[in-house]
Amino acid sequence: MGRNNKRGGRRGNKPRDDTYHRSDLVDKASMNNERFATYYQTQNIVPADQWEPFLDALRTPLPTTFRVAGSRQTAQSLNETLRDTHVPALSNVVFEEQPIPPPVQIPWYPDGLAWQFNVPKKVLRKSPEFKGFHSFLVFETEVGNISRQEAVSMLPPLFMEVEPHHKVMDMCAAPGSKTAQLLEALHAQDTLTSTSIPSGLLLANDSDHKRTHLLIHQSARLPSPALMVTNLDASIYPGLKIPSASNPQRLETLLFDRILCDVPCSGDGTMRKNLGIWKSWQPMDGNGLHGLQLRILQRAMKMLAPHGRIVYSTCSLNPVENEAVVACALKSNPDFHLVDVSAKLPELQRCPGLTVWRPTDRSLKTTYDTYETFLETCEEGDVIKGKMTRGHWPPEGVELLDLPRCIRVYPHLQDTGGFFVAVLERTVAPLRDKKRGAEEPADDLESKKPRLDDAVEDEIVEAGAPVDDPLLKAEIPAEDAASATAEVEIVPEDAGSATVKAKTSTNPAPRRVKKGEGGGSFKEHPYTFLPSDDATLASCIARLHLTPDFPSANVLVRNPEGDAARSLYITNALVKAVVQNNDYNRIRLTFAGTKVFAKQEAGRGVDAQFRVLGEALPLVLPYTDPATIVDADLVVLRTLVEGHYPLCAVFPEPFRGLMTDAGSGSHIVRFPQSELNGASLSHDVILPIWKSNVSLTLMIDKKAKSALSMRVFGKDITSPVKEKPLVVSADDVELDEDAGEEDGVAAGEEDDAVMADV
Ligand SMILES: C[S@@+](CC[C@H](N)C(=O)[O-])C[C@H]1O[C@@H](n2cnc3c(N)ncnc32)[C@H](O)[C@@H]1O
Repeated sequence: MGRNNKRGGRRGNKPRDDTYHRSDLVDKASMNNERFATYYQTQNIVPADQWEPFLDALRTPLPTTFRVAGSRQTAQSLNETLRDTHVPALSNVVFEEQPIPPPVQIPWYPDGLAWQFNVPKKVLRKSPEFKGFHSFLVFETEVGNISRQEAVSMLPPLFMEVEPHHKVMDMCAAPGSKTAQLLEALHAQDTLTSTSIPSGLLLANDSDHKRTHLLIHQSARLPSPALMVTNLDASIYPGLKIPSASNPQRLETLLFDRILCDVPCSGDGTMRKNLGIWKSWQPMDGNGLHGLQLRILQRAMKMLAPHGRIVYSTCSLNPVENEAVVACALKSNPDFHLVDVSAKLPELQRCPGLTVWRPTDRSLKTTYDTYETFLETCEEGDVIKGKMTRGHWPPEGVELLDLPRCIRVYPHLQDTGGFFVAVLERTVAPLRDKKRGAEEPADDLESKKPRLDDAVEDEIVEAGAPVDDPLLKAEIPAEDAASATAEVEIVPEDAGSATVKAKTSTNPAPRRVKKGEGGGSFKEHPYTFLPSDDATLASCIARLHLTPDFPSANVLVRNPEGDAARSLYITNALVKAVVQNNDYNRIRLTFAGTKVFAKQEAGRGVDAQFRVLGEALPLVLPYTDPATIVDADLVVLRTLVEGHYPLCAVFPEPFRGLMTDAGSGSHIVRFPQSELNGASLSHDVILPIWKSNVSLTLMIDKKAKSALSMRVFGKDITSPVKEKPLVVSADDVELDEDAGEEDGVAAGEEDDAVMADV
């Protein structure tokens, strides 16, 4: 298998790491598959004179690519550090007499935020220049500011053109690299609300339960009150209800403005890193996935709002998984068309979608021009007959579908993986009469499967409810966030209904759950929105000096009792509406909103209080009384970063006096842009601290602290081992080191593995 499985392992005596000539890295002789070559040459996916360069690129290891992620300000500042500090420092590196090229920006990615480099691990480990760069990547990846992602995998979210007010769905979302990109787009400044909380919604779904927890972990890097995660089969995704905008007493079906269908596929575009595909590739992989891919796309079409947009993508080169799926879906939904996106990302080298392709069967002896000629060769009871449908072939009138508007990205064009993207838009209101002159793929496999279509109006509605942290311990596989595999897992159809404790008055009574709408063993805690007069919430808001417009009506808890016990989460109004009006069991709601406050034991004799989580600070700041934010400088920051519990007395004035006089509990400190003795803050930073009787603690995760230290002081000055509190009675401080671990994944674990693999 590919490099993902090599985490922490050694490769025996293979000479891979001991050379930096990329062409020598892999044994190209073993990268042959006659079936693959015959099939794709027959399809003419590239002109004959490009076949060898295409194959050669497929046999060459993929460069390392990453994206500077996170909020806009952090991303820009970090990108400047990369461009102005790291790249110049890496520009003249010679290692063992070989010049080593520095990282370069991917030309087509907006704002130069995506990077690529081809440097062997030996150089990363041994060259002092690259060692520093590697540490920088590892630290920033751990805190979510850098996301390792295959270049082509960054494409679909860019074609989604998400805006902060959009209702967005990511139908096959795990492990979540594209979800993270979509979240970033949703969190671009919302011009409608002018707040850091977008008015829109991102519903990320995956049918694999474990992978949904990986997704939640990845998304925690950009905490969002607009995020929901569900665990359903996307091809039969149930309709969701929300109160009608015109009459809030009535419920209507939620339609999405943007839907991403990054469907499970055979993944032969990933052969540069998933080397096993060279050996295993055979045409029935793609043939077998066509039906599910089509059902997922068709379900998305039903859930799309008028004038909405769907992006359909795969990391497969196979037209049966690509153009054939899009063609079938367009034929059965004439209110959709392919969008001409040729002017978008002008630097991206691409090829047009195919209009001619010839499916084949397992024998690969023949490819068939038409479904009819294929049927003629089948004998009575032939198993293959049941596996192929008319929809595998180009449909009649294929030239009217504008399939060349689809995008094919080939490895030899820009040194990437192979990828397919199609952008579809709905032009008219959803059809009530779904046939309306359209061809239904009547003999397709998909028509034999259960479907939930536009009859979703009658769907069951149930209220949201209650509580505590979702302390589900899922064992998460170590995977490259960018890897897309051909996993197909259908959620069991025996949906379990649950009694839901509704604390808010708007929850309708539970109703029957339809078959196919959920899965058997779904054991998440319920979601309970706290009443606005909840005493704990009120005291939390008062102690944190939050302004009266803080959206306290959107604060929820997750524990069976529905009490403000340990963690408080916040959603936006739209997520709240979805949670309250849909049975969380039926939609297998795995996560909603983001954790914003956590209970903190304050020390002996002092009542426990809630504190703001560091990562949630951007959400809370707009509601924080500015007079309560304490100003500090780089000397204070150094002391807070170096120690775990420094005494108030060791800080310089005026900060010492301010904090000595301050009450114990949660405080917010601003460090303005500045430079001092080689340390430098390129933009203002605001951080949460906790004051005990006589000491202070910087309340950010230890990895975030190290990353901050690298950024500001140029090295990791944090104490390696957690110190004992200097004054025992003062500091029973409980750091939120479980942030991001609710799903059983230590924060940064994935990317640590990923970057260690660089
Ligand atoms: C290509 S991967 C998605 C990669 C993801 N979009 C990303 O960028 O990280 C396909 C995903 O589809 C999921 N999947 C497979 N069958 C599905 C179904 N019927 N409904 C929803 N998800 C499905 C798999 O678990 C897998 O996580």
